Amino acid sequence: MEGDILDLLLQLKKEKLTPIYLTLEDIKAIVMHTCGITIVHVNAWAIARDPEIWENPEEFIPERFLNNDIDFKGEDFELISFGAGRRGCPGIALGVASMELALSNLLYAFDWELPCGMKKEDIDTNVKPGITMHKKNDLCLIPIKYI
Ligand code: HEM
Repeated sequence: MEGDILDLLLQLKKEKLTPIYLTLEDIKAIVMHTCGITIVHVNAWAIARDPEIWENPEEFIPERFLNNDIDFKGEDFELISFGAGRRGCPGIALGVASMELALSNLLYAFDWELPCGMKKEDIDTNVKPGITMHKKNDLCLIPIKYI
């Protein structure tokens, strides 16, 4: 693995390409030595899609986290949504609380239905490329007032 990354970096250097744009699944981290500084780019995207860790990694299966010891708080390196270690996200509690508050309110106040003719298998969970995750195509649902 290390050898592969070094080869790749040499190739990139030769072609004057910037490694940060890589999204190759088999590259979990890129180590760059420049001007006496070592920069490590951890490819969290690839780690979260590693078939050696996750079953059907490309599938949207939120139930995979039920009865699973892997946690997102930075102790388990298989899932590093908030990073890990000293430079891990200091806003984790606020981030999680904000998400849970918004989601639980939406679930509490409405029943959600798919537009006519659409099945749950048709939901597109693809994301746009980038540092932060945005859905490629909007999720359109029908809220039915519950309260
Ligand atoms: C769901 C919401 C959020 C996610 C998924 C998230 C994710 C991340 C990730 C992956 C990192 C990089 C960690 C690393 O390099 O190891 C990070 C860093 C950081 N986050 Fe968040 N974050 C979220 C919310 C927040 C909030 C609400 C705040 C502040 C109120 C915040 C403040 C920061 C700061 C200041 C850093 C830089 C830490 C450093 O470099 O020492 N984040 N976050």
